Amino acid sequence: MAAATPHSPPPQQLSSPFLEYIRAPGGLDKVVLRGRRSCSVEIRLFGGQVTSWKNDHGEELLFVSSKAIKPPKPFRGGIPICFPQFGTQGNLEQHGFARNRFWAIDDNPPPLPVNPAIKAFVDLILKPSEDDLKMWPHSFEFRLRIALGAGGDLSLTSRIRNTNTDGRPFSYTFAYHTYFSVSDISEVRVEGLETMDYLDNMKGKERFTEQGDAIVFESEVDKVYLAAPSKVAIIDHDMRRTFVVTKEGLPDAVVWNPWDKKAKAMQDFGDSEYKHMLCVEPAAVEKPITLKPGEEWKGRLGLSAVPSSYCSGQLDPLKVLHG
Ligand SMILES: O=P(O)(O)OC[C@H]1O[C@@H](O)[C@H](O)[C@@H](O)[C@@H]1O
Repeated sequence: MAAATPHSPPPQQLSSPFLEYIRAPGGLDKVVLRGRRSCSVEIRLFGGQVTSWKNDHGEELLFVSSKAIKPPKPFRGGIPICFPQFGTQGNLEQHGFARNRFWAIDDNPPPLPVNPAIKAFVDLILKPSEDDLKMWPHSFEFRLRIALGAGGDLSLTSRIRNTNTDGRPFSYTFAYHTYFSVSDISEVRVEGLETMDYLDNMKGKERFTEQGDAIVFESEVDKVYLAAPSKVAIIDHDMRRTFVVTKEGLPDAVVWNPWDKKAKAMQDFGDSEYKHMLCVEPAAVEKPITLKPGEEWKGRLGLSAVPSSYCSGQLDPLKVLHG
């Protein structure tokens, strides 16, 4: 489907030293949030997708494939929004249509209780088109706030409201499909999911229980961890960096790395890029979320990147996870 190009908002809507609207050809308009020093976040209106998150030193923290392609195909990397369907669980395209649509700047969002110290944020909104309603016959308003905290942490807050006028509820599955940039996948461990039950997408979604210590990576992984803790740590040994992922309203967490064979089979992914990325995706997969008309759901993703020299014992992942 040809993606309609967005109409750029009048500049006064974006009058802030912390926020810049950049027009680009081919519907690639984006918003840049600027924080302290070299911290920044870039969001494409196409897909409402975060495509860059940089730290104090201007280092890119999210993975974006060198072969990522342009609209109307989804962009391989950053934080794609999977809605109203995760994966192939339904009759829509994989991961639903929200990541393949142009979102608009929401210049009058309903108030969202946030930390008043956060100045760098933008509100986006997605509503279904006539074509979308033919595929998924439900009216909704999907409001997404992306915010860059004073310390460089990134948060995404989704508010999805059922605006059906026919009295019908709707159910959906959802994920923040987050691609983390890592130095070397074989030097990465994930803390917080050990002993959790998961559905293994590589074994017919059969249910298993994770072993008792940190998860490490030696081959393709595609697992949906169920009722996962609200905090998960991704420890990048070589980079001496730990990503702390927090989630609210999202019971599950998907962990995915395509490894070599699947990497070669993906057109928009470099053959060896699997070594430098890991997806940990706060999600609602096992139990779809159901909203009655007028009801609103809120789902939040919090990301921070903390220095960690795990080998020296300076970082205790349990302290990171449990405060
Ligand atoms: O290529 P897509 O549609 O972005 O999906 C990539 C991966 O997304 C993951 O979340 C799924 O668990 C995988 O099964 C899937 O392959």
